[in-house]
Amino acid sequence: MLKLIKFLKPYRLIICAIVLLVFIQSLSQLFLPGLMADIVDNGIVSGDINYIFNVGLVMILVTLGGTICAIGASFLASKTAIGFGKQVRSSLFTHIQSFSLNEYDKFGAASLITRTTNDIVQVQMVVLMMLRMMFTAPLMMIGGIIMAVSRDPQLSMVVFIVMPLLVLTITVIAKKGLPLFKAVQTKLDKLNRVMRENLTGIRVIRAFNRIDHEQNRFDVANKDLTNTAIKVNKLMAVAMPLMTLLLNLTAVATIWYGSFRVDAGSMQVGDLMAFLQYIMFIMFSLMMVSMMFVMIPRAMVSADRVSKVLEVEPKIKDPETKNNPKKKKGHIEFKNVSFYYPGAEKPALSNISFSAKPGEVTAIIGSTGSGKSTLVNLMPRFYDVTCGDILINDVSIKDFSQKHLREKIGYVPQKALLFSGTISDNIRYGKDNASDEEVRHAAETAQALEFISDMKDGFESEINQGGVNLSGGQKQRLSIARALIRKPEIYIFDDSFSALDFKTDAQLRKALKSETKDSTLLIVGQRVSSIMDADRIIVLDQGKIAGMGTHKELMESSEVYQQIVFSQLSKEEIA
Ligand SMILES: Nc1ncnc2c1ncn2[C@@H]1O[C@H](COP(=O)(O)OP(=O)(O)OP(=O)(O)O)[C@@H](O)[C@H]1O
Repeated sequence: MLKLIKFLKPYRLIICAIVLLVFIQSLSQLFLPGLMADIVDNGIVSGDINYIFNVGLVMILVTLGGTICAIGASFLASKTAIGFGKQVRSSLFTHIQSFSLNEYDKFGAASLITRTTNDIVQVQMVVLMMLRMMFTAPLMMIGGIIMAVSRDPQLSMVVFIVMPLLVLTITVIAKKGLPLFKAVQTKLDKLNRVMRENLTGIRVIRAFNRIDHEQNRFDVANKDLTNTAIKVNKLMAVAMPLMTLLLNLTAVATIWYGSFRVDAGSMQVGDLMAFLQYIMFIMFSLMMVSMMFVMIPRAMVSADRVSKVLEVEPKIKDPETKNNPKKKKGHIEFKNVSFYYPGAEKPALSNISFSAKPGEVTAIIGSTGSGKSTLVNLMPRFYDVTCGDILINDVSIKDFSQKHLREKIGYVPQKALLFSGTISDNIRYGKDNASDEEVRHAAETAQALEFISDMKDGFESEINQGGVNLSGGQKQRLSIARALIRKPEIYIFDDSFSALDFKTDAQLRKALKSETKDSTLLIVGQRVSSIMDADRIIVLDQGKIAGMGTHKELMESSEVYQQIVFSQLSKEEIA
């Protein structure tokens, strides 16, 4: 929790104003019982109407002042707490943007969403409560004790007997509550995860008739969360009446013991009434503290979950001095690159070395899971190499700023992903300031023009989130257009033609050839027919290079390549 306090720094002055307002409000409240005692003891007893009227007027003014201060403090506290929540959310979002895929994988999308939303709201609520109560409670308690003791030290013993009981109750509740609050947040994560999988996997779920199964999975997660939440609420349900009972018992004890003292003439009736109010102030303050003790552990759990994300030091960082050599363009060199996924025993890639230059097409082929995507994902530094180095234009990719590095690359992912917005928005995602003509040209090269023109609003047609209203092949072509519009030094096509029919595939490759002739191309492919013409084919087998060369060379030298070729092409096609 303390780690998030720094986000309150910009509100220092406002917090000082809140403290001042709360101080005045507390003083006014502490002042009132004394005035009331004076009315009873001096006004009512002696029947002095003028005195009652004057002191009554002072009481009204004091109350009015106190109320204005309370409203002001509430307003400022809300403003501060909401601003604090906004700041934390924004920092968390920015920080998550700097994560490498390793760090994303560590938390998972569902948990990151819960932490950015629900957890921050929990902390924000407690900040609001603390701003209101953290200063009021001690002020009222200390003030109440001083006033009570000054009125009647002997009667004050009642408070000192009840206080330890109340503190004990609060401690027990806090101790029991903390693990439950932790569990609630984790279970909320789980519920979010199930919900997310359900929403994203809706087609598979329906196609496999797994709606009941998913319903069960959701019910289990929902029940689990509900049961824990019920336990928390049960605890709270016991806590509040218990405290009220203690409060009322204290009042009864005070009146009972006080009546003896009034009877004996050691205390006046007005003093007893004032004393009773002070006792109530003290007990209410303790209740406020107990509420804080109940809410704070919950917020601490949430704050801890938020801090855990903020504390992660992104492994992939920009260098101190940024390199951006202009002399060479598009030269790639992999030098003995090996890569392990975190926690993996076996490397996903080992000892990969090759180089490529502009105008060349390097194709990567291999069975599923052989490491093709992993290899190309190392180029934009989605992950950092474990050993070896990757150079672009003779400079290690670690020496470029991530922004510069990624500007050089036009990346087309294996799974085409589009954003909500229009078709032209999605193509412009590759280059913000692209003209309409550039957008059209990129779409034409990506063989997307025809289907875009067939759409009602052409380039201004709306795409739903994730591109669900487009076919797989249409999405792939748009994500190719998005990369083409950048005119980068290096293109990475990660199995990006898989959803295209042979005719479109062939047309696209032909169009790409002239468009990308000055760039270096890395193409991950499954179909031999579409990579046969590459200048260099890298055959991957279990993360290792099993052969490298042209189609002709590999047909003579690489057994793995031959197996792939024979499994896909007929003798005539090979010849
Ligand atoms: N995020 C990840 N965390 C851990 N292991 C991973 C991760 N992504 C891939 N792997 C593992 O790394 C290996 C190589 O995966 P990769 O996706 O690079 O293969 P691929 O050749 O591209 O496969 P495909 O042709 O099926 O796309 C696989 O064994 C896979 O299980």
